Amino acid sequence: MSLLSVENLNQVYTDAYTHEEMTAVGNVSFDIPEGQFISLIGPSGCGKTTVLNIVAGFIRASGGSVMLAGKPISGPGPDRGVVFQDFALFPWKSVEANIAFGLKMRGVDKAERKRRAREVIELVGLSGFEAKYPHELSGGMRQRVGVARVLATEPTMMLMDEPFASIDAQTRRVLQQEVLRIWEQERPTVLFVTHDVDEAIFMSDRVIVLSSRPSAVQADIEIPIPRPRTWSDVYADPAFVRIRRELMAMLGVDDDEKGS
Ligand SMILES: Nc1ncnc2c1ncn2[C@@H]1O[C@H](COP(=O)(O)OP(=O)(O)OP(=O)(O)O)[C@@H](O)[C@H]1O
Repeated sequence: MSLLSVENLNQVYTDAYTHEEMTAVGNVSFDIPEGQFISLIGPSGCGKTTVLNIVAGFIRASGGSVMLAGKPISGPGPDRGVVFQDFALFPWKSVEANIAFGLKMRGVDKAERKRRAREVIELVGLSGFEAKYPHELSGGMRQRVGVARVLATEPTMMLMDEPFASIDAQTRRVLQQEVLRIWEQERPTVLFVTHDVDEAIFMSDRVIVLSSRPSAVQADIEIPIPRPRTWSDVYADPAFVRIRRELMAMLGVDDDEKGS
């Protein structure tokens, strides 16, 4: 059964100054079964972040329906955790306090907060950094905190909006592998927005391609690469090469441009 069901989603924005209407999301439908990792890719401005923000409950859609576990989404909720590109950590809180914050908001007692925070800190490889503040960490480490903070609350769905975009290329490859390792252990259902075709294939069970604005689903591609995955396995897999070529052609990019 689908955990997330997006049907005929439509989003029209009105320009605050000119009052002109612009259809960002035309008509988008897709389903995500429980435990799947799905990436959303497409040309710049096609509405990927808008779709994710509607699923997060940050934006109310102009039309269509979004159901999570059979219930319509009407706002943000503890069943969804969002990992943002810019980490969105509290600068005045330590690593451990940032991670425990969501649990505190949910009324989890102090001892349990500490236990769960320590558990996910270990999972994301930040043991020893519990007392550090965000400014004392590298970008890659800050995003580990961003991921840990969401994992700590055990959401039904994890929503990730280009979580590695502001991290240097080498660290990004390490983090992608790490997040995949964690995902394989915990198996949350994931909706992942990215510009990076290689990343989408590497991480996902399915890649959904949106067309340019007003967007619709142009393709929904299964990734038949066995798990657990490492970059070296995936690069050597003929399915990776074939799907990459297919996606690049769909997005109208040359093979050596690697997305946008
Ligand atoms: N709050 C808003 N008000 C008006 N227009 C908006 C708003 N948010 C997004 N848009 C416009 O809607 C379109 C889709 O934006 P969105 O950020 O969802 O696309 P995207 O595919 O995630 O883009 P990118 O790949 O560049 O990150 C863009 O043209 C954007 O300028």
